[in-house]
Amino acid sequence: MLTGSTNASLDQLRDTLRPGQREIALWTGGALAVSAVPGAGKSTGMAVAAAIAIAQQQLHARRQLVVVTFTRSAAANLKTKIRANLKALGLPPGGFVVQTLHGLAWSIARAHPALSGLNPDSVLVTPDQNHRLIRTCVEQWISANARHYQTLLEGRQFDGEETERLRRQSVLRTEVLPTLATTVIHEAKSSGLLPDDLRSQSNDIDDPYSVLTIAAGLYEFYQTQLRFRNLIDYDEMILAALRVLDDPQVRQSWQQQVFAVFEDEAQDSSPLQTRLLEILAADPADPTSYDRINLVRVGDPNQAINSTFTPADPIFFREFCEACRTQNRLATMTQAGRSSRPIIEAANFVLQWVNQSNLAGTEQPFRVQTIRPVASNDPQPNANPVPEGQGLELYTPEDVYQTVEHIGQRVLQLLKQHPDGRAAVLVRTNDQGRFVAKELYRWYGDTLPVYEVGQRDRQSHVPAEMLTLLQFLDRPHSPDYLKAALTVLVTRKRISTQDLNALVSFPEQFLYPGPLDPVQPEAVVEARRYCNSLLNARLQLPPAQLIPFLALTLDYEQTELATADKLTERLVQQTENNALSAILGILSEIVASEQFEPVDADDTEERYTRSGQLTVITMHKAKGLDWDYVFIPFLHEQTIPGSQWVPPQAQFLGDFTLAEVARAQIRASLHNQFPLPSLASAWERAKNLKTAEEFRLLYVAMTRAKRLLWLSAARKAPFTWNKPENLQDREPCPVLPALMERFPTSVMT
Ligand SMILES: Nc1ncnc2c1ncn2[C@@H]1O[C@H](COP(=O)(O)OP(=O)(O)OP(=O)(O)O)[C@@H](O)[C@H]1O
Repeated sequence: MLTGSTNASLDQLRDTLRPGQREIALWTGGALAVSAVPGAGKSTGMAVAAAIAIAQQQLHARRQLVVVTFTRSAAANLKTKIRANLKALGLPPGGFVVQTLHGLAWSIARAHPALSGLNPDSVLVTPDQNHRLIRTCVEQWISANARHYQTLLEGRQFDGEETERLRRQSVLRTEVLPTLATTVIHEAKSSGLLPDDLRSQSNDIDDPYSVLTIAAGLYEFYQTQLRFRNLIDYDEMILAALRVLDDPQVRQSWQQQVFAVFEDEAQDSSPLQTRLLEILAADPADPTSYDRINLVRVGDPNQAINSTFTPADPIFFREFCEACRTQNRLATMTQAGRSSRPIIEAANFVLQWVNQSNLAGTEQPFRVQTIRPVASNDPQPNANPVPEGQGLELYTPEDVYQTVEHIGQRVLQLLKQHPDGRAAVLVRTNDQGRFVAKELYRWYGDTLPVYEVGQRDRQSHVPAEMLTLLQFLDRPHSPDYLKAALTVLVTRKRISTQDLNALVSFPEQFLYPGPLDPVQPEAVVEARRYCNSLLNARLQLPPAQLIPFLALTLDYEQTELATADKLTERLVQQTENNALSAILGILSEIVASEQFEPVDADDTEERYTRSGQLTVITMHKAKGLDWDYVFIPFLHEQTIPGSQWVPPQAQFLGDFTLAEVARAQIRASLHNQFPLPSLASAWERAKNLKTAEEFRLLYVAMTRAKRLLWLSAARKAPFTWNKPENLQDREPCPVLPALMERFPTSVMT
């Protein structure tokens, strides 16, 4: 029983919220979906609702509120807010935990090793297509499926020519199959599908390559490898927790411990993650009832921007909202205080225009939801602030160089007027971010404090790049190692972009051409020169000194060089004789288990939004954050929405990529869209999904701005950001001309 004064404090706390937020704070039990627009104050509302639930239910260590969110930094923020609210209620900071979904799953799995089947010493990996684990699965699949592999090699047509056969083998082994493996394993696993499920679905599809059968095989080998090497991945954690909760007694004990589950950023959860939360939040006596499941899911389906990396399809959260709506359990928060009115109007216009444009074919990118400014008596100080300049400004600079020059000038002027202001340039790719930071430095030197987020993160590539080059030095005649090394040199812009498959088919001929070999273009000669100088170093330097040399060759920056030095120190420590083979062994372990990755500090978000600073950050990373002045340059059709692209070297298979086809087929099966799409229509669907997501990403980016949203598409931009000096005419993203027509006073010259 709560005292009168506690009840009064609860009312006071609720009064700090605006109407939509108050609906969460009035929750007392059952399922609740909250669909909110950007900047509505979802996290703020949830933190108050959490403190109220803890107070009202008098929760404690053995009966807790579980709050989950997507990233560790968001979890840290939410925890601080809940603690502050409890303090305001005069309560100790207990009765709740805030975790990421994976953290929650891990704690359940670790508490019951016998049921989860997980070894607490397992090493966590996030394998990409170059990961040794994936490469091993691909090799195993090829040797176990010679006939199927032959069908792939033959592709659409094949005249049996030897050089072409070698080229196709290289493409399949190092690109097509590893990409297929990483895509489908994650897609299927996090949806709770087993290899046999994929196999049985494959039989019903008109597909000469039987892509889902290949996927099933790769998935099976992957699972065996994981167990054999005592590794786990993120999906395995969720599956392990679900295995634990399959046990009726253990499940009941967890359900008794968990009073309710509150989930933030619910649009980003995969079906399996949602399942985990539903089990924990259920009432053991009546697990399926929406009245008895204490689950509050807060999100914005229009900010779902992870569906091309994960199966976190916005459809799932929309479905949950719909199911709750029919039971009168849906709250919508449409008022938002973050942005100035012109920015809100622009974001609303884009949402509506994109949905009506049919650019994403049968996909509807957005849930129809309009952002509204808050009322004049809103509790948020300075809500919907006065715009800076026009609030929305639209530019068409001559080229990308002029774009960055304009941004720099404007930011310098803004920060002079408002030294505490926060500004950011939001880019679509890290390459663009690198270009912006470099150009800003060229124009303005140290007078402009720039924080390039990608550059800080790039350090984690150091061990992987070192391993790739050392593997090449160890076995220069291996086409795989040679190709991987050349790829690193291209990425680091040491050599020009070119068809590497043509170079690596005959490594010896490439590295040491004879007098009768044909004269090669300058790009090939340059690539050879680099490889030969690396090989010379291998002869002249002791193995331990190779890493500093390679780091210099790749033109590492200061922080990257420091990471390379740290890596060398550790390798010297861990290898007795410093032989190259021993160094390669340890380095492979470091890369495979990702132990060397810098750990995100809890204050990451704070570093991204420091006042007086211009942050250069990707649109994906910007999610959940905001700045006074947001600059979004390079809005070109080529990137937003962009087009699905089949690399020329893989076109022998057809006008599609196997990975995207498989992804669309798995998705169709998850949504019970039978019969499953054939190759061509699966590719079409994948294209629509990507288009829809790109527009949602733009919407997320636009809604980060508080007082100025500056958008531009340069008339000329590079074809590839690896070579920004090669400018070509570029079409703007179709949203930009539409915005210009709708908001003519925002068009700047
Ligand atoms: N009731 C309130 N009183 C004071 N400030 C508030 C209130 N609600 C939200 N805010 C402020 O508004 C801003 C946006 O809030 P919050 O980050 O919770 O929104 P969100 O809906 O989670 O945003 P997004 O959808 O963009 O991730 C924050 O600066 C927050 O402090």
